[in-house]
Amino acid sequence: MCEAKPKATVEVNLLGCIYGTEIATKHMRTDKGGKGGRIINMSSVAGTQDMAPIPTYSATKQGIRSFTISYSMQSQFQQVGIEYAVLLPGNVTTGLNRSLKSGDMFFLEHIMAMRDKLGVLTMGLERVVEAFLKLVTLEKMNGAMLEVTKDKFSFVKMEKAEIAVVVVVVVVVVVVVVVVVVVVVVVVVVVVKVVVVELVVVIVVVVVVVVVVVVVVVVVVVVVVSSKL
Ligand SMILES: NC(=O)c1ccc[n+]([C@@H]2O[C@H](COP(=O)([O-])OP(=O)(O)OC[C@H]3O[C@@H](n4cnc5c(N)ncnc54)[C@H](O)[C@@H]3O)[C@@H](O)[C@H]2O)c1
Ligand SMILES: CC/C=C\C[C@H](O)/C=C/C=C\C=C\C=C\[C@@H](O)[C@@H](O)C/C=C\CCC(=O)O
Repeated sequence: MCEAKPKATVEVNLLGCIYGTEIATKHMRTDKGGKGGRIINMSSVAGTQDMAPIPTYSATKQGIRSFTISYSMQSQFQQVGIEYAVLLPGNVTTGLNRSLKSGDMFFLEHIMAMRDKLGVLTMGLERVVEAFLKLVTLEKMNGAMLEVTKDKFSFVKMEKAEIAVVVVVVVVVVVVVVVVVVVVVVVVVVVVKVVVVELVVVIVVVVVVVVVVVVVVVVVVVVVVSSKL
């Protein structure tokens, strides 16, 4: 079992993947007589989710994801015709996980929480094959992270920069709306010289509009950000 032998788990799962990728790259690169091609490394849903019951395994799968995507970002490899991607499957019963204790409440509770987020985790092997084919036949595969469960395929995006852009957009929208409100109120009071009752109506309408805009923006941001994680 992975957790009983952390050193072996890191060596086989993570170092094995690193060495394998390095050796494959050396033989595939077109500037050294290779034919180029695509390398897909096997991570797991544990590569994006912190799986508390299996921390060492989870750490190696996060490492595989990060290592592979880091390779995909190096232009030296793109220039020699190699693309890198990771596959992140849910659960298929194999020799690897037959010993997982499904009677363990901590494990089960954790799995059920993951299931709420990712859909039904347990699937047949053919579903993983289908995901592999989807990945390898992409027009541009480099840097792709494909998560697969029984319910869905999800291309994972983890770049903080994209989330930062969304946050900046929200801040800009909120600032613009506040400025518009202030301008409207000033114009109404100073230029149009409305009476007090009308002013109250204007302020109420403007406040309602602002609240609606902010709520809509926040909902859109939450949906966009959560779909990227
Ligand atoms: N089964 C799942 O639910 C699941 C989910 C996500 C990812 N994965 C990943 O899929 C990959 C394959 O796992 P599997 O579920 O098919 O397990 P498996 O037990 O069926 O196959 C693992 C294979 O690795 C070989 N192996 C183990 N140690 C080795 C070593 N030191 N050197 C060479 N070969 C070694 C075993 O002989 C076996 O053939 C693993 O990387 C696993 O983490 C599995
Ligand atoms: C040593 C760890 C081996 C593999 C981990 C693998 O990469 C990722 C596995 C992710 C989820 C594992 C779920 C296991 C579930 C079974 O034990 C099952 O009996 C639990 C009950 C309900 C399953 C719910 C579901 O499948 O959605």
